[in-house]
Amino acid sequence: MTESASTPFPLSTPDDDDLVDLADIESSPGGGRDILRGLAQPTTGELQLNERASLQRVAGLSTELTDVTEVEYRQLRLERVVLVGVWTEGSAAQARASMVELAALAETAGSEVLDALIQRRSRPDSSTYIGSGKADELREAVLTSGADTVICDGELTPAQLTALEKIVKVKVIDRTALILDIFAQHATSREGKAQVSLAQMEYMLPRLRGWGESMSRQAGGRAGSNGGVGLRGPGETKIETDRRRIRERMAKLRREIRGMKKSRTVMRAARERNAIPRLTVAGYTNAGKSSLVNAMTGSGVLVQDALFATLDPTTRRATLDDGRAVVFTDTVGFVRHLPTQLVEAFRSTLEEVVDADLVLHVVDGSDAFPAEQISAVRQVINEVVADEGVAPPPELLVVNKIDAIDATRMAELRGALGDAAFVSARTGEGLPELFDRIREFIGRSDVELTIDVPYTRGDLVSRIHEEGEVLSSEHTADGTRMRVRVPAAFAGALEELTAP
Ligand SMILES: Nc1nc2c(ncn2[C@@H]2O[C@H](COP(=O)(O)OP(=O)(O)OP(=O)(O)O)[C@@H](O)[C@H]2O)c(=O)[nH]1
Ligand SMILES: [Mg+2]
Repeated sequence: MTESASTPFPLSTPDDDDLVDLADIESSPGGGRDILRGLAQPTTGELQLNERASLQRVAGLSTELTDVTEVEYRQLRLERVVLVGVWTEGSAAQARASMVELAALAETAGSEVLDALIQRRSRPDSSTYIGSGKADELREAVLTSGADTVICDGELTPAQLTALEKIVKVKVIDRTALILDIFAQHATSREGKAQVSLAQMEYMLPRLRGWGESMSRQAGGRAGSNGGVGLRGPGETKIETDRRRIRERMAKLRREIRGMKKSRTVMRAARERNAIPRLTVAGYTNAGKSSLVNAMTGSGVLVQDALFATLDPTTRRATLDDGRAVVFTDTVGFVRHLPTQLVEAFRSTLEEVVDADLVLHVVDGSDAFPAEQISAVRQVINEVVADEGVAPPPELLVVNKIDAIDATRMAELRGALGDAAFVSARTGEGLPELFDRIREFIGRSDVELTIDVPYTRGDLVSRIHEEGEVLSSEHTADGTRMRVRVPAAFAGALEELTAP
């Protein structure tokens, strides 16, 4: 065993992005050095294409020989990928749609999709996900296309991942890891980043496989952390160290997230005091949620033809044409099989949904299977609702992108989703009706509050009398202190006057 103190190699630093550690190779008792010769280069995608291709043809070479921690390895940018799916139920068109979505997800993650294979089976193979014959075919596809990664359209067990990697001899990841990767790339806020890291580690923990276990390699030569997920320390097998470090870091992240959540709860409480109706815009990824918020509020929320363009909830105020104020919150999109780790991590974000006065559930009307999107979204909402032990928020279904569908399709959708509002965030069609529906909904609830109305605001006083009720009033030096009962939406307009 090599003591870290005696190593001639420098400790890693946070910006050390060499994922292959020479020190470890040299200290490998199993003589890993020979096998690793070709890999003692950064593997972050800077390998020349021919080098990469040649790597794949070395017999018996598998990614398990790469000396990076599992977490680092899984976080490498995906580059050239082959997709593979198991079609267990539903129509051929649905199976295809699932693969098309997987391709869109892969591209969102920054990879180039070279090939896609799908296998019809009653259920995924317990040992290799796809059947062994298909696995050989997959290996061929990987070789001919020069892919460096295989992405499976499902959640694989750690054993399945390992077994499949042994056959195809390139990195294999599953849908869950892919979605986690996208979230990791897109998260911008401190809280979002912390949540994603936590989710990634949670996913990774049971999947640490102890690469090089067969060589009973012990870590040496590198202690301390590298950019947060450097996970080696002296005197333990690498996998033990990895696990311990990950757990420590997860605990730290959980503490941090709890702190951030507290300040948001305070913000939310302030909003509640103001009684401005809160409308949360939720729905499947790429359904047009941000576009709808923009169309309804005239603001510039990021819109992109990419999955998961929005990760952090964005709140925008809008005034309905009767002067009632509302707050729209744009939220992270949902996707089929949203990793449970993410549901967990984004719980506080999802609580925004559960917490709303009204959820505008946006559906892409131009998608081939809107019903599936709807149930995927409802499933996540129900999960959060069940855990919180609260009543589900009222929902208004909004079918978007009606500019992109023909009359026949429109009639079908109206038949199936009669209660929905039909809009186009792009052309503005249907928005007035949507506003009517919103107004009708929020008019149902009245609130009581105490306000200080300056003498100059006689207009407000008459409106309160018209639309609400004055419970008591008392004249002061600069105005009238009033206890009033008004529609919740009107309370928003009185926000600045709320008495301390
Ligand atoms: N044809 C058409 N396209 C739309 C409409 N609304 C949005 N889009 C397009 O759909 C894509 C996604 O729009 P976004 O508003 O970013 O969707 P989102 O639901 O916020 O997506 P995420 O934040 O990634 O989950 C963009 O390319 C928009 O231009 C619409 O009414 N009609
Ligand atoms: Mg968005």
